[in-house]
Amino acid sequence: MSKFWKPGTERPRSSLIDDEEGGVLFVSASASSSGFGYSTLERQRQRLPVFKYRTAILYLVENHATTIIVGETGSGKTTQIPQFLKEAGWAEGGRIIACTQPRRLAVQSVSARVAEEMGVKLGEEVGYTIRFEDVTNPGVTMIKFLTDGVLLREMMDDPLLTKYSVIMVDEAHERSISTDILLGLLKKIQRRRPELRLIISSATIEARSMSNFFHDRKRNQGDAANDSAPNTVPAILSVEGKGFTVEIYYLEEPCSSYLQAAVDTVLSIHDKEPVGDILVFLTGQDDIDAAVQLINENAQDHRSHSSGLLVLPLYSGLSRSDQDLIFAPTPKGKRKVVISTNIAETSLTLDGVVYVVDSGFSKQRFYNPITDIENLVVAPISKASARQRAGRAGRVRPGKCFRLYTEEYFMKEMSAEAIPEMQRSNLVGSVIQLKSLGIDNILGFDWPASPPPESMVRALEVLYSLGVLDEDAKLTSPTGFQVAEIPLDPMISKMILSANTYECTEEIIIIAAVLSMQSIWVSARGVQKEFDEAKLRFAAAEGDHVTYLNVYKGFIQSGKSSQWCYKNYINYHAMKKVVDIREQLSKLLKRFGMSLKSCERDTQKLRKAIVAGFFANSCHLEAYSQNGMYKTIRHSQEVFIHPSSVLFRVNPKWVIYHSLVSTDKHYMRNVMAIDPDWLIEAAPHFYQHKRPNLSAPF
Ligand SMILES: Nc1ncnc2c1ncn2[C@@H]1O[C@H](COP(=O)(O)OP(=O)(O)OP(=O)(O)O)[C@@H](O)[C@H]1O
Repeated sequence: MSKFWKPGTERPRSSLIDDEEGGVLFVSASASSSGFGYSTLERQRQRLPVFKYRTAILYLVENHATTIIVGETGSGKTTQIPQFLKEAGWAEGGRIIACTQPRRLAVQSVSARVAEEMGVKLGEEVGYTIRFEDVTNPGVTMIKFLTDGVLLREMMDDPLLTKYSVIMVDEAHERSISTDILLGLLKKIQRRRPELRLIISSATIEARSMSNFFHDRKRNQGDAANDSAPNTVPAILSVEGKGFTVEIYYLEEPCSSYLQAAVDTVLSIHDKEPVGDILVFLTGQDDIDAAVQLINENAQDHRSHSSGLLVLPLYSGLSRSDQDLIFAPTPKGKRKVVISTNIAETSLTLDGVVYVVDSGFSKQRFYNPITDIENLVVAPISKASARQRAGRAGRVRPGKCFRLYTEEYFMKEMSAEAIPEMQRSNLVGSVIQLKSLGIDNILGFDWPASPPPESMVRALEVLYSLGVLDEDAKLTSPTGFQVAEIPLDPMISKMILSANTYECTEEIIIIAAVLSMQSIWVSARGVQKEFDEAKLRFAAAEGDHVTYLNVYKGFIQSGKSSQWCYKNYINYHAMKKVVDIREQLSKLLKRFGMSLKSCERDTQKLRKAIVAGFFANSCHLEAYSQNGMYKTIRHSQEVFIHPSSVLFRVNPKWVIYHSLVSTDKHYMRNVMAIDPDWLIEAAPHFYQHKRPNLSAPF
């Protein structure tokens, strides 16, 4: 096993947590999730560091338009502050206290915890909203957790967010695109609604720069005469105090494979350390599945060492029931090992977790506006992330964090904060969102960190080519407004609207629903042959999109059977979600005055509608290529069909794709064969100036 070193000691002690399980502060996993009495929870609340700051927080929120709260992970910011506000009357008169999170999983789990603490049913006084899932009760819900993306969407109907009295933007250090847009818009809203209060909270935020951003000097002068207006100079509150100690260990020497080091560390913890679950941070589904397999194999090889481990993967797109397993009490005599992407990095409390293993890496988005390719790349995390990861231990008892890198690396090389997502992403979705909120001068928008102008220009270009923006860069009517209203990627939205013209809305909304899932197939590690055979049963010569229609049809004909899914290597929960999203899209189309029409077996109509959304992602097979190399029409980038596509090795001459993933090469996912004439039919403006010589690549 890799050797760890704990700063300030000579060698890591083998056991730092002794038999304190009987102590008052320990909460057994089973006790906290069910049947816990209200008063016990109340006592737990009162022990959190944030509790001592209750009066100070309420005072600052009362008197300042913006309050920035910095407090250690686990100090109680997310779960307690909304409750303090409610108790102080901020939810009276039908007003709502909102708390945003960058991730859906955090929204769901934190709202469940707060409902439990308040002794109410989730969806009543305490509720949550994530995309395609609204668990609130209008008129009853007082505290609402939601993703920052959903709050942005709400602005389309209610630009000043009038139903909210306080908006808490939690985990603001993450600087997701939606958080940044939200911060910029909230600053604008404050000018129109002085009674609105903002709280910006995080364990690792640079409070000073956030305060500068919200300090509206012009407004302060204007309001000086008005005694009742809140102070527009943001208040900064630092919540001192931690939950439980988390001892940090570093590797003595750098490791060559973080995956192997993570597996070794888990096995060693299981061998040497007292009870307590383990949370491991890896980067993506691939290495997580590999780690699960390696640990389980090891458990079979050395029964005495690793039996008793319950190893569970955690990544976005996991079904609700698989998610529930993560939060469920650990069975007696078992040690749970949750192997996760960074979705478990913030706001989550997995109450059995004592040990955290941090690989030091995550998958991050990097966009190149010149090539227009957005890659998900495995890259080193920042110190802020490392602290968040360590903070997943020590929440209900003391913990340990094993960092799979050296202390020197942490101190000297790790960057303090991640680059804001805004500065390394494709901005098509963000631009349309701002446009739909009436922000015309996007380049002049007050961003917490300005995005690169090239990315902005590229986004404007794409939206113009989709017919979403006109020559004055305003949303077109109705297309632009309708595309903005559909809560999906603008290319998918345009495809849906075009289906009305091609009379295939019935089929297209199914395809749109599938494309908005990460994957509808289950992972086929170790059973590749069976998996490929299962896939062949649905495969359509036209490509993945039509294949999805076959899968959907089969699922419905099976009576939405989970058994049927299991037999066919299809993710049952993803399919249930597809049914749900399809239903919501059908309602949306009705609202636009469009009825559902089927093209029956005429897949040409269907494919033309898809091309109308994705014409910019067209590629041509290189004539000389022996290895299935394509070139994109827009930038002559070399790309290949992903092995998961039904067109892998089929290699039609012309294709369009839904997205690119890059590992050793750029791979196209969700690929469909097309006739190049359709490109010009769909987007003459786009292809005119480089009118393709349709018999040869250009
Ligand atoms: N589901 C849960 N089960 C048990 N205890 C919980 C749960 N959720 C929260 N807690 C307790 O409440 C504490 C505070 O959690 P909270 O999420 O409010 O902290 P936070 O300051 O927002 O942390 P972070 O910055 O990590 O999100 C946790 O440390 C833990 O002790």
